[in-house]
Amino acid sequence: MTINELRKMMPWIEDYFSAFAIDPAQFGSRKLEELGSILGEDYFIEMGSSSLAFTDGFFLFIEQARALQQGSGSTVESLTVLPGRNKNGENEAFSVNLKKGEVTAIVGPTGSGKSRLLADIESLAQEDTPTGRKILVNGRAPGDEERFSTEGRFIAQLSQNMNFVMDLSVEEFLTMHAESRMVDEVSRIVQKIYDTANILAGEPFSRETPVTELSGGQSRALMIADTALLSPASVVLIDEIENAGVDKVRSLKLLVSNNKIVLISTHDPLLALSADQRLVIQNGGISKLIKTTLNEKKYLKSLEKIDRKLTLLRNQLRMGKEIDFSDFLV
Ligand SMILES: Nc1ncnc2c1ncn2[C@@H]1O[C@H](COP(=O)(O)OP(=O)(O)OP(=O)(O)O)[C@@H](O)[C@H]1O
Repeated sequence: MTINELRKMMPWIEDYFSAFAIDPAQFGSRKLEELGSILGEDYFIEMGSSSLAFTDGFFLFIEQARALQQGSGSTVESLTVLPGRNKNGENEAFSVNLKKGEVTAIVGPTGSGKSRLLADIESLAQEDTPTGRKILVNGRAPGDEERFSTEGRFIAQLSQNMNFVMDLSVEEFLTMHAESRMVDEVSRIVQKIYDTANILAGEPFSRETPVTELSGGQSRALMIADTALLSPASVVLIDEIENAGVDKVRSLKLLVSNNKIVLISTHDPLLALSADQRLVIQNGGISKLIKTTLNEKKYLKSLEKIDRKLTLLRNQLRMGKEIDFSDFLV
C-alpha cells in the first residue's frame, strides 16, 4: 500500500500531516513502510498481508499531533482533593493536588474506595458524599451551576460498565455527537473515531451496528476513541480499563495528552507504572501518594513486552485456537 492509498482509505490522516507540517504529496507514491524513515523510527507503521498494524509510536504520533492542533485549550490547571474521612470516620492525612499534564493511578484492594474517589471528583464533591471530601478546581470550590450543568462539562468518565440506551447505529451516534460539538467536517471526524475505535477493539464492528449491540469491549473502544478525539474534556477519569477487551496501553496513550488531568483506577502494574504517580487507597481513605520512580519506569518496556505476549495468548484463546507457546517462553 502507498501513502496515497492510505490517505484515500483514512482521509483524517491528513490532519496529522498538517499538524506536523508534512506535505504528503512529496512522498505520496512511496510505500507505507517508508513512512517510518520519513517521520522517524518511532512512527513506523507495519503492514500485515491484508490489514494494517499500527505501532505504539504511531499512536503517540496521533496523540502529539492532536495536542498540537488543540493547543493548550484546557481550562483546568489543577484539581485539589481536600481531605475527607475513611470508612472508620478517621480524617485523611493530606490533600492532593493534581496538575494539568499529570497521570495519576489509583491503587488499592478491592472495595477500598477507588471508584468512590473517582465519583467524588466526577461530581465535584463539596463535603456532600460519604467521604466528606471537597474538590477544588483551579484552587476554588465550583459553584452549583458548574457542578450540575450538563453543558460544557470538562470531566469525562470512562467506566467498565458502559451501556448505551439509545437505539442508534455507531455512525448515527458519532454523527450526532460530532454535530452537537459543532465540528467542521462531521463525516471526516466520524470516520476517524470509527477507525480508531476499531483499531482499539479486540473484535471489529461496522458503522451500521446498533450501539446497543456492541460488546463491552467494543463500546469501551468506541467511547475511548470518542473521548480522545471529540470530547473537549480536560479531566479524564478511567475506571479499570484492564478487563474491557481493548488495547489498554494504546488507549491510555490516546487519552493522555499534555493538557489533561488523567486519573485511572487500576490493579494493573503496567497501567499503574505508566502513570506519573499513584494514590494508594486503604479502607476508604487516601493513605499514600507515591511518585513513580526511575527504577520502576526502567522496567516498563519489559512489562509491556510481557503484556503483549499475554494479550496474544488471550486472543488465541478467544479465537478457539490451540495456544502457541513458541514465542511466549523465549
Ligand atoms: N470514605 C468512605 N466512607 C464511606 N464509604 C466509603 C468510603 N470509601 C468508599 N466507600 C464505599 O465503599 C464501597 C466500596 O468502594 P469502591 O466501590 O469505591 O471500591 P473500589 O476500590 O473501587 O473496589 P473495586 O476494586 O472492587 O472496584 C462503596 O460502597 C463506597 O461508596
